[in-house]
Amino acid sequence: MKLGPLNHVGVATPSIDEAVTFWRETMCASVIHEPFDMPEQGVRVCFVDTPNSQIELLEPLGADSPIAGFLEKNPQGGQHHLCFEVPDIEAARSRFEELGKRILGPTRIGAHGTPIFFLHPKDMGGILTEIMETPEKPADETGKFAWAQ
Ligand SMILES: CC[C@@H](C(=O)O)C(=O)SCCNC(=O)CCNC(=O)[C@H](O)C(C)(C)COP(=O)(O)OP(=O)(O)OC[C@H]1O[C@@H](n2cnc3c(N)ncnc32)[C@H](O)[C@@H]1OP(=O)(O)O
Ligand SMILES: [Co+2]
Repeated sequence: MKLGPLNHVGVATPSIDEAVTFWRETMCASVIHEPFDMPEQGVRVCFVDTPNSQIELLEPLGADSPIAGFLEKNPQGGQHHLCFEVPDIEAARSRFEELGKRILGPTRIGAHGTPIFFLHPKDMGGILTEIMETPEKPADETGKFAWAQ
């Protein structure tokens, strides 16, 4: 397995609209699309662009949301996960399995349209870790990602 770039930092929030306002007005960040729902992941999502990465704002969608427990413990929200790219998701999954790391659920399609899986924070130095396959074309010539079009 070869570790690729940090793709995004997941940040849980009780209000994605208030979080977008904070990142735009306080942090002077670029938010180029409207929040959107990913019901299959139980979250509402909005990406904040930074020069070398992204912040992935996450609001719970439904009572079974995987971030509901985190927000119960951290009502104001906060840093939720780190996401790293890899060139080959199956090779990465096999490696973490061989190492005995707990993989949380199946490999599924993430917000960037490529396969992702999650590793349990208790096996990863306290960090909920998302592994995603590198998109073939991360952005088109306009700089917009597939989910923003
Ligand atoms: C937008 C789509 C996608 C993308 O393309 O990027 C996403 O990012 S979706 C993001 C949301 N989805 C997920 O997080 C899926 C994986 N997560 C899970 O399966 C669960 O959230 C979890 C990690 C198993 C936690 O489940 P939960 O029921 O909330 O808590 P537990 O009680 O089981 O937690 C056990 C233990 O772990 C600590 N914990 C929980 N969450 C985190 C965290 N984000 N970072 C660090 N540590 C965390 C929790 O505090 C417990 O510790 P103890 O209290 O010491 O027991
Ligand atoms: Co993520």
